[in-house]
Amino acid sequence: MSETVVSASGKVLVAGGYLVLDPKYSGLVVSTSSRFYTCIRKGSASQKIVVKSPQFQEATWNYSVEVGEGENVDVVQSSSDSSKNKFVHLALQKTFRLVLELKGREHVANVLRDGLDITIAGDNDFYSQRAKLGELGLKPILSSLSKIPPFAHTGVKLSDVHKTGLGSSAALITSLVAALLLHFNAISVASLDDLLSSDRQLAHNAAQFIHCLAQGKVGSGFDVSAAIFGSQLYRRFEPSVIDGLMSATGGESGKLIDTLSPSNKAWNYVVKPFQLPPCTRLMLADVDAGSDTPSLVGKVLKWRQAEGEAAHLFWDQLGSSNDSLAKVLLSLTDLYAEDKAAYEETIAILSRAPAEQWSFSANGSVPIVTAFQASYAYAEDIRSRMREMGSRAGVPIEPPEQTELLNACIAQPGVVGCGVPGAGGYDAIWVLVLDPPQSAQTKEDERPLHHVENVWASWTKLDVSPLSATESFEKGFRLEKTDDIPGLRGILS
Ligand SMILES: Nc1ncnc2c1ncn2[C@@H]1O[C@H](COP(=O)(O)OP(=O)(O)O)[C@@H](O)[C@H]1O
Ligand SMILES: C[C@@](O)(CCOP(=O)(O)OP(=O)(O)O)CC(=O)O
Repeated sequence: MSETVVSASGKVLVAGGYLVLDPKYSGLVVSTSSRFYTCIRKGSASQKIVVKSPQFQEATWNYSVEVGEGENVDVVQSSSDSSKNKFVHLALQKTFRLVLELKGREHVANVLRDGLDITIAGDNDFYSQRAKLGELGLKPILSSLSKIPPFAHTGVKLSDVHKTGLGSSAALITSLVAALLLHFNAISVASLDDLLSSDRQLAHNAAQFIHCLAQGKVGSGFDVSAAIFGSQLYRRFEPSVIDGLMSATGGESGKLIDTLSPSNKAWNYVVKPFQLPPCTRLMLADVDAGSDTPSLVGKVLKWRQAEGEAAHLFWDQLGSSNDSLAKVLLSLTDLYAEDKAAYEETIAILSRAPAEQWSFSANGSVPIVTAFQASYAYAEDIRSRMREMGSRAGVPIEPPEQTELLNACIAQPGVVGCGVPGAGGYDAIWVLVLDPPQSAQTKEDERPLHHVENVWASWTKLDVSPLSATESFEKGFRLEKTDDIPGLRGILS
């Protein structure tokens, strides 16, 4: 292949934060339309790899690949580079090693004959656009975001960028690892059509391991799984599957493929495809006050340990609300399929009143109204349990400032549910709104989306900036054509 471009989506953990660290509980993960792109092209010198991230200052990394004895391969960074990128370096190192094991030395040497030029780019949503909106004198509303050129330069170094929580490192690792595996023909293009193909599973296992290694810890892995398979109900793998590879010497002595092979049954993660109900829209906002996920996680897990049986019960009840939310949201897709007209009519009716006032008396299909009422009730129940978890563990999972903002959102007409994604904290919120079809002739400024946007734009107690992302219906990473992606060709040159 002369040019390989692979994209992978970002994620929002709508429900299941903390619980998903335990394989007993599922996480409800929505993958986003905002994606990370890796483009691989022929380089200019044998065995040399140049990786560029044109949205950042000092973000060119030069490597040379040294193929040693047997299946040993080393990727050495040039000492004259002004910065390092552990995630990129490890992705190259481990993926080359895996490819060498699968395809042999000659094949690798052949693909690297002219070296490789790799460009990495993330959609603007992965990094806060607040400063840019300010510079351009634009209000923080959705329509302003489309006035920022795609793949805009962040103006800073990678280490200084303000991330929005969409999982930049997981999407980056997934797009880079999958692009390398495809470019070296270690997985096939044809296999991508099948969500369950062993090639996609190999890409998952490799990306999951490399992401853990780069992060220096084994998280639940829901972010990599979303980048590989799309929106889903996720149950994690037992971390012991990669224990051997995570130790300092593990990766070099044994073969990577023995652990990363799709036929290795120790990869016991479970992925059930998920999608939000038709005629709804997920809205995301970046809130200007970051939280440190690892320190929140440490404290919550310590509290869980200390509380013993009481915490177990709490986990079970929250897990059951999370599952119920997922189930009722999925049931709405079936109700839509059964009677599209009744569904759309009900959406139009419900979008005119706050969820608290939804009732059957106002017409609309009873099962559809009931399912939306239940979605609202479960989402609010989850919020209240997450707040309780935070106060019992002594960490700001849904801190009072976020509670006030979310209460204002849920009180708007046509809002189904809202919350703090993932580990929670101060940095982001999600809101699910009804999005009536054009045929419902809802006036533009009466759409739930606009009510929520207005709340955000006028909120003064926190700085709330919308993200353009919506739910992605793509099932995971995909091969792209450069010219189909607005702005991509521009940053490659
Ligand atoms: N556009 C990019 N180009 C290259 N590397 C990136 C890019 N975005 C993120 N990364 C890598 O991901 C790391 C951030 O990882 P992490 O702090 O875990 O963030 P996140 O929570 O977004 O996953 C960066 O230090 C860098 O190595
Ligand atoms: C606590 C968690 O269950 C969820 C954290 O989700 P976030 O979406 O908050 O994560 P980051 O991308 O690391 O900021 C930890 C985990 O599942 O690994």
